[in-house]
Parts: sequence; structure tokens; C-alpha cells
Amino acid sequence: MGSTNVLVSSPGKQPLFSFGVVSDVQHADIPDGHSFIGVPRYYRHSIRVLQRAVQKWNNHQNLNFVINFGDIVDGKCPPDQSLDAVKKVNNEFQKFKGPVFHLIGNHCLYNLPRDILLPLLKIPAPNGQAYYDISPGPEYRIVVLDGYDISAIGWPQVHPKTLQALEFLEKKNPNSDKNSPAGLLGLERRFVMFNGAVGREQLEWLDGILQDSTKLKQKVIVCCHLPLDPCASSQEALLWNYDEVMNVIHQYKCVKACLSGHDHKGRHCIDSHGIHHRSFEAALECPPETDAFGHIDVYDNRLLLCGTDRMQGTEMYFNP
Ligand SMILES: Nc1ccn([C@@H]2O[C@H](COP(=O)(O)OP(=O)(O)OC[C@H](O)CO)[C@@H](O)[C@H]2O)c(=O)n1
Repeated sequence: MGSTNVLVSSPGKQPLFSFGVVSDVQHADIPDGHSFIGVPRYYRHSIRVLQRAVQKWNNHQNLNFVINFGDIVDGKCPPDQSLDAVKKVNNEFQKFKGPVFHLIGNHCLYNLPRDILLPLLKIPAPNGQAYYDISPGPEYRIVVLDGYDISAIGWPQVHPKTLQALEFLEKKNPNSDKNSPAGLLGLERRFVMFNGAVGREQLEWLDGILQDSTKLKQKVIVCCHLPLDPCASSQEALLWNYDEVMNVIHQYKCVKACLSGHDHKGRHCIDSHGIHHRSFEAALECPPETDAFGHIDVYDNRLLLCGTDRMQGTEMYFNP
């Protein structure tokens, strides 16, 4: 337990900044189970993974902040325990001696509606939106996308965004259970209710941020609970409109990496425009006494993910 997977160390060269990463804790006080496709899930143990992550991040002493890639509590958490469970996991995050930035995932939204969840996690976004940007220094910008902006979960039942999502799912997925991708082919398998889309307004916001970053000569790291490229995701886990989001991103040269959760397995690839895509290994799928978390050292020309245990180390080089 606790072995660090670093591919190449940089003797003498200090990162510009560093941040901790963890994804899909999906804690619940319920017995172990498994995913729809039979992968074991350790709902009680996953909070231990988070506790060890926070301990290691604090011991590191040079981490500027932490990003949680979403799904802090599992949808199987008994509804009368949801609020306490979210508070309990958030309390563990708060033991990190620095800022923690949260992304929202489908499981967060199964447990709490946006108007309760977002203030609890101190997500700095108005009108129930959960997209925002972080400025860790003059050279970099981190963009956090809300992949459940258009979604059938999390908004009130009669909210225009819920209705838009349900109408979209009705057209794209003929199954009566909209969580089921049965019969959908290839990348169409992403049109299920446990995913969502980035709405028009958010796409325009992203475009503005990337214009601004280009002017300021900043490099950008995009974070979203849902993966943005099929090469770093199963077909079922992708953002509904990943292609529209990537079309915006590909108009600029400033985005160097897209980081995500949701897929659980842990994958890395480089797309046709040289952008790295890294989806993280889930804390939920760590058998007792194993771990999956890490930290990223950010340099001018690369991101170095130092993973612990089941989280693979990844070196992401790019043209500065
Ligand atoms: N093939 C599937 C997959 C899932 N479901 C049902 O959808 C709900 C959410 O699934 P779950 O696996 O819990 O979602 P995660 O966010 O943990 O994982 C993401 C995806 O699995 C990535 O591929 C749940 O009710 C499942 O039973 C389904 O019907 N069919």
C-alpha cells in the first residue's frame, strides 16, 4: 500500500505548482458490491482511501490545492443518510491544509439536488451552475466544466434543463430504462441518463476563457467528471457532446490536458491535436488496504502525475 508510481523524476527542477487528485470515492455505509458489469466496489473502504490521500497530500507539504473529480457519495447510499454522508466525506477533504476544488458527478446528484450540494462543496458558481476556472499562477489556467449542465439528474423535475435532457434522451435512446445502453452501437452508447452535456452558455463561456488564456499566453488544463475523448473512456462513460466541447478546445493551442473521472478504470491517450486525456482510477474500486490517488507536478512543458498504488504514474509532455 502507498507505493508511488513516478516515471521520471526531475532532479533540480521545481514544478511551477502541484495539486492532489482523487476521483469517484462513492462512499456509502453499505456492504461491498459491484458495478453493472461486475467490477467490485468497496463503498465503506473508499473513505479510507480518501483519508490516506489527505494524509499523504498534507505530508507532501508542497501541494497548492486538491481537485476532487466528482462522485463523492454513491447513489446506493440510503436517501435518509445522503446529507450526512456528503458532509462526512467533505469533512475528510477539509482536513487537507489548503483549498479543495470539487467537480460534481452523477452520484453526487443522485444524493442531493444542486441547490444543497453546491453550497456544501463551496462550488463557486452562480445559478446552480458548477463550472468555473482556477488561476494557480500567471502561466496556467484550470477550467472546471459542469458535465451535468444539461442532465436529467440534479435539476428540479420541471427545470428547462431536465426537460431538454429528457427530450434529448428520448430521441437518442429507445430503451425504457434510459440508464441502459442496450442496443445502442459504438459511441452512441454514451446516450444514457448517467451522463450529461455541456450547455450552449457554458460552451460560450469556455470559448471566452480560451480566448482570454491565449491572449495571456496561459496554458490550460480542462477538468470534467465525464471524459472528453473516446480514447480515454469506455463508450458508455463519455460526455454526450464531447465532440462539440473538443471542437471548441481544438480551435486553440492553449489546452494541454483534459482530466476526468467517471470511467473508473484509469486511461491515458493523446488526441489528434496533441492534447493529453487522462481519466483517473476510482477510489471506490480499491480493495481494502489499496489506494488510488495522486498529485500532479506542473511544469512549463509537461504534467507529471505521481500516482499512488493503483493510480498509474503518467508523464504528459507537450509543446510549451
Ligand atoms: N451498462 C450500464 C451501466 C450502468 N447502468 C445503471 O446506471 C446507473 C449508474 O451506473 P453506475 O455504474 O453506478 O455509474 P458510475 O458513475 O459509477 O459509473 C459510470 C459508468 O458505469 C461508466 O461506464 C446504475 O443504476 C446502473 O445500474 C446500466 O443500467 N447499464
